[in-house]
Parts: sequence; structure tokens; C-alpha cells
Amino acid sequence: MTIHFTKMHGLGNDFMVIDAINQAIELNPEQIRQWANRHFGIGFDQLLIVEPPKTADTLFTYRIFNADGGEVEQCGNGARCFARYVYDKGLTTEKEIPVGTASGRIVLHINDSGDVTVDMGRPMFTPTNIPFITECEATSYPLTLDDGSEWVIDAVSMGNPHAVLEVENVDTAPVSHLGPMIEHHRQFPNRVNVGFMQIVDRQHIRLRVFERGSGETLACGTGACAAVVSGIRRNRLDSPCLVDVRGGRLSVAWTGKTQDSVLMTGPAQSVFEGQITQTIA
Ligand SMILES: N[C@@H](CCC[C@H](N)C(=O)O)C(=O)O
Repeated sequence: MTIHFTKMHGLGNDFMVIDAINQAIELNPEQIRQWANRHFGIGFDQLLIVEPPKTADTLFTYRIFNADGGEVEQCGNGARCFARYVYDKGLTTEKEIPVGTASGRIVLHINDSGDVTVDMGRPMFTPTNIPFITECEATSYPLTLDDGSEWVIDAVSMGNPHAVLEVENVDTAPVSHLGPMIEHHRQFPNRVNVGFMQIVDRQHIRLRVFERGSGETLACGTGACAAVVSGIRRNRLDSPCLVDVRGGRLSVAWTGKTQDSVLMTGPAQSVFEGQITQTIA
């Protein structure tokens, strides 16, 4: 079976995008891991699947798989690429595109500049919603790691789970050491994405993210939202806030009210079109 796909990226967070409306595909974790492999496959951080809508208030269903083959709830950079994909491929003529995800409905808006603004929905802080195991809800939490070190994290869900640590300097932050330990920490039963945030000023941060199921990426859209939301909640940041990730810059806006959505704006880029023969049944 031959599958047509598009390789895309949002600030270097890269994706294989497949239209599963106009072609039949079969997915399994082993196949996804093989495609994601940067030496033996196509190479990507996440696989994005375009499917028909499941509800009357959405135009598409947007499914997301990490490089480790696991299906996840949300992906911010992927959402911008999804918008450009369905619009540029003529799957819709709408520039305001509501889509259904595993964590609910989000709305993608293609701006005149070509950038995409995503209404990511409301951040969630209730521990059971993240999920994060703790006795009571707080703004920040102490976390003891397997190597005995102690850190302070904020825990937030942007549809997917995030832990945010504030660091002096993202260039020297121990991302590859702490990232896997926090990702697999027993207090995060579904594992977690780990953001390392350096505050530059009240409307500007630098950020590196060790992503659940993909490792450190050049950018993480939901991670950018989680970091800004955490900073605003602790009165360290103001909206809108610029987020410099290793692959470029995003803008994130949030009123600070839990009932309001987080808005994330940034670019989305196609790299090449390809086709691959599915080798695993
Ligand atoms: N790169 C993404 C997040 C992708 C999913 C994440 N790794 C998870 O497991 O939740 C983004 O841009 O948000």
C-alpha cells in the first residue's frame, strides 16, 4: 500500500502529515516508530493524521502520535501545520478551522501574514485533570527525582500534561539529564512534557522542552503555552509573551482567567511531499 504524505515543521518541530480522508491507512505503534526513525525512516517528532469530523461543530478530526508510537491529546505546533495543510491542499476554503482532538475542540485561524493563530482552549490546573498525583492543588510543587535532587515545578494541562521548571539559563539547563526523569516521574501517571523556562523580562521568555515520547524538540507549542500560563499565574509574566525556542519565536496570549483560552501564534512550513510503501501489516 502506497501512502502519500507531506513533511512539515513549526519552528523545527517536525511532522509527517497524512490525509486519511482521501486515502486508507493502517496505523500501529511499530510502523510509526519506523517512520519516525531519523536514520532508517522519514524522521519526525510527531505524526499528524487528518480525518473526517466526528462532531457537527468541527471540520476535521486531528490525531497526533509521538515518535514513540503513542497517541497523544494535543500538539500546538502541529495544529498550525494542520491548518496550513488542510487549507493549502484545498480540503477546506475556510481560514477559521475548528477541529476535534483527543482533548476536545480547538480552533485554528490562518492569518493574512500566513502565520497561524491557534485557540488552544483553557489551561487546566486541577491535578486529576493533568494528571498529577499530589495531596492538594497548588501553584507550584516540590518534586524529588530518582537521583535524590529536589526541584520546584508548575503542573498544567494544555490538553496534554506539562511540568514547567524555571531556570537561570536555558543554554546550560540540564535538559537531557532531568527531562527523562521528570517525564517518567511516578507523580505523572501518563508521563509528562518537561519545559525549562528562562524569564528574560515580563513579556519574553526562552524555553527548551523535553517532550514526552519524542525527547527534546526544537519547539513545542503546547509547552510554550504551558510556560507562559505558569509565568502569568505566578505574576512573573504579562500577556502577550514572546517565547524563544531553539527553532524560532512564538507569541502566546492569555488573560490570566481560567475560563479564557490561550492563543498561540507562529509559522507553519511545508518541506517536501513524499510517498512511502507501508512495509508492516
Ligand atoms: N510538539 C508538540 C507536543 C506533541 C505532544 C507531546 N509530545 C505530548 O506527548 O503531549 C507541541 O507543539 O505542542
